[in-house]
Order: sequence, then structure tokens, then C-alpha cells
Amino acid sequence: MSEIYTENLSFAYQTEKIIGNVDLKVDNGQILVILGPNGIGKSTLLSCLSGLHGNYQGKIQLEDEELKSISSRELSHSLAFVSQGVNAKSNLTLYDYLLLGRSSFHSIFSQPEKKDRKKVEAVLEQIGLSQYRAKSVSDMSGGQRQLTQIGRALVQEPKLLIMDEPTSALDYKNQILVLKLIKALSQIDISIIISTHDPNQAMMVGDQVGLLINNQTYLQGETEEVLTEQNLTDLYKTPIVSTYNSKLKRDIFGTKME
Ligand SMILES: Nc1ncnc2c1ncn2[C@@H]1O[C@H](COP(=O)(O)OP(=O)(O)OP(=O)(O)O)[C@@H](O)[C@H]1O
Repeated sequence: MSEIYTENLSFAYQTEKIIGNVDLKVDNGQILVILGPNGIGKSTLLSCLSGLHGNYQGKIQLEDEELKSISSRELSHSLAFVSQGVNAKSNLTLYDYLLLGRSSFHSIFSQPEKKDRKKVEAVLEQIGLSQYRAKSVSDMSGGQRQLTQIGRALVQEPKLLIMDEPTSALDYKNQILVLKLIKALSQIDISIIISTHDPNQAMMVGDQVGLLINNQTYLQGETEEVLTEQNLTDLYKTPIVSTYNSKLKRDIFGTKME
């Protein structure tokens, strides 16, 4: 069954149409990676899918319900969104900030339970920040705050995780940590949509790749079919070549500098 799909989805800010004709589909436990040039509408698309832009046209179906008819509390039990950038801001400690992310599991007056603390401990391990549990979120580095924001989504235990450029502030080791985490989550049947500017990341984790080509055209398909030299060259309007790396057992994308 599809975790989420859209039919003829379009969205405009005031009169400026940003995305159109988007037929997107993510099955249970699948990873969809969205690529597209700056300003094409990736964040706008992910915001629509996360329920942040209610005034879209067309259909967004989350499991068997239309997104617009799902309450925000109900939505927080099935979907978590990590927005672009390093915007985790709080004077709380990292531990308390993550614990607060469990609040949708409780009534306003109830206290966190043992299972909430256990989940926070597990997520601290997953994002590699256990040693910073007592540190104030506002005192963290950009990369640490991006990992914190991912952790905050994970404590929600979503069935669908949507992340807008989740590795943009991360060093190479932490990029790999997040990509491996994404793979591991998909293996326990969590469906994932991420955007990125790096086609190599799409090749590393994507089951499917979606290209936002212009405000009328969205192309989605199997990773190896969509990530071709021609498609990427057309998408970024810059020549991109691919070479097969036998050590990595996959194609690597790059550009000649001469
Ligand atoms: N709140 C807004 N009001 C009006 N226009 C907006 C708003 N937010 C974004 N836009 C415009 O919508 C277009 C798509 O922006 P969006 O952030 O979705 O692109 P993107 O593909 O995520 O870009 P990037 O790769 O640079 O992050 C841009 O032209 C942007 O200027």
C-alpha cells in the first residue's frame, strides 16, 4: 500500500504557480529522493506533503485519507517533517528538547513515561549526540542543530518522515550517518522523502527519484532509470557525467573542470 501519493498536485504562492502536475507516490518503507535546481519548488512540495500548505490544488492522500481532512494532532502521529536549514532553536537541553517531541503521545497534564525516556536515549544514540544531552540546543553548532532537528522528528516515531535537505550542514561522516539512518529506517517500514542537491546521495539511498523539472513537470521513477547523465544535465543545465565505481558498486556523478 502507498504511504502517500498525490494526483495532479499544484501549488501557487498568491498568483505565482510553483509546482504543477505532480503525481508522486511512495510505498511503505520506500525512500524517495527529490532533486531539482535552486528555487524550483522542492521545499514548497515537501511543505505541501507535510500539511503546512493547506491551499494546494489536486489530491494528497496519506494512506487512505485525504491530507486536508487529517487533524494536526493525528498527523503528528503518522508524519514528521524536518524543514530546511539548522533551525532547532531552544534554551532547553538537548535531552529535554527531544523529550518534548514526545508530547503528542500524552495529554497536557501527564508526565513523560519510562518508554518516552527510552525512546529519547535511543534517538540520542542514532544521531550520535549522546554526549551532548545536557547541552543547551541554542549553544550547539549548525551541524549539531541539524542532527537535533532530525532527532526531534524521530522521537515522534513517524510512519512517514519528510526531510528537506537533511544533510546540508553536515560533515562527511555525519552525512553518511544520516544516509545510513535513512536506510535503516526504511528497513523497519518507515517511508521517507528527502530532498538533496547531491545526485550521489540519491544514488546511495533512493529507491525512487523524483525530478522537479519546472512548474508543470515532475518526473518520478526507479533510481537507476531516472538518474541518467542526460536527465541530470538537462535538470541542472550543466554537463554532468557518470562513471561506474567498481569499489562502491554504483555510478558516481561529477563535472569536468577544464
Ligand atoms: N512564502 C513565499 N512566498 C512567495 N514565494 C515563495 C515563498 N516561499 C518560496 N517562494 C518562491 O517559490 C519558489 C520555490 O521555492 P522553494 O524554496 O520551494 O525552492 P527550492 O527548490 O526548495 O529551492 P532551494 O534549492 O534553493 O532551497 C522560489 O521562486 C521562491 O522564491
